[in-house]
Amino acid sequence: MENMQATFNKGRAVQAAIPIKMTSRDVTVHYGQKQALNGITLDIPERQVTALIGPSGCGKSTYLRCLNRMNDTIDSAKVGGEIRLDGEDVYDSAIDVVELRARVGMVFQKPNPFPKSIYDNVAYGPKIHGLARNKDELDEIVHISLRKAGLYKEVHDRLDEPGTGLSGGQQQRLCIARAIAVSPEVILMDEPCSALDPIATATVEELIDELRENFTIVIVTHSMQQAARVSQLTAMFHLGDLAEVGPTEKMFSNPDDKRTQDYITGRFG
Ligand SMILES: Nc1ncnc2c1ncn2[C@@H]1O[C@H](COP(=O)(O)OP(=O)(O)OP(=O)(O)O)[C@@H](O)[C@H]1O
Repeated sequence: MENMQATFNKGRAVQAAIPIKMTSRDVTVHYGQKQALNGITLDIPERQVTALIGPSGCGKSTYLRCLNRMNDTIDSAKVGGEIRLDGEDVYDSAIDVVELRARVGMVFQKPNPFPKSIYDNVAYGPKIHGLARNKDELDEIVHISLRKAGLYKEVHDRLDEPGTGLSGGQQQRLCIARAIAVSPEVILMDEPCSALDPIATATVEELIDELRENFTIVIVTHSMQQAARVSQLTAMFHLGDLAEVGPTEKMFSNPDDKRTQDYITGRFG
């Protein structure tokens, strides 16, 4: 018990000292007449994993998509409030959305490699963003990205083969390599393991833990165990509200809000 308390106190101290990468202030989202987010105020700490949890339909994915303006692609979606990345207003009309999505990358629920080779899947982003001056530089980016995604060893001798020929877990790591290749600062993950078996899930979870050395990560997950394993901060959503946010250890051992308590003990959701 003493150890747990010490760890928790340490966690809190670390939390306080960590710089904030993204801020959200009173963020609302409407889909047509229907309000999906009721005013979310949340700080995303730098180089930490923030888990978004909560029952189905509570707005986790909607909030995640606000962070890199993916909701812009949904005609009926209207976003209000303010989101900043390193202090810069993400919704400012002067922001180049393509550049923003390179800085704030995304990995989706279902692995979605392009119908291209493993190499081209990873090289695509750096090519369109002009990140490599020649083939050697492009090769280097592809190799480094595959290494960081923990996939290089498995695919280095078949980079010309189609990405869609890999296993589900490998495809998801390929999508993570593709996201990493454009040197993002933040990586958004929307239930990245929900289509994977337990072994592939464990590999991706280990990877997420390693990635936070270099990237700020926000992950939507339905798995309480996953949130507890991979995240340092947990935000609990409920019916479009942010019910509670806090250090993951505290959220899972001693939450303040009854909705969090009920959710993590399986009383709803
Ligand atoms: N494209 C859309 N058009 C209209 N309504 C939407 C759209 N996307 C989400 N919604 C609605 O917004 C609310 C929040 O949905 P969202 O997908 O963000 O929740 P979630 O917490 O991620 O759910 P889940 O855990 O089931 O994925 C829900 O009522 C949903 O029906």
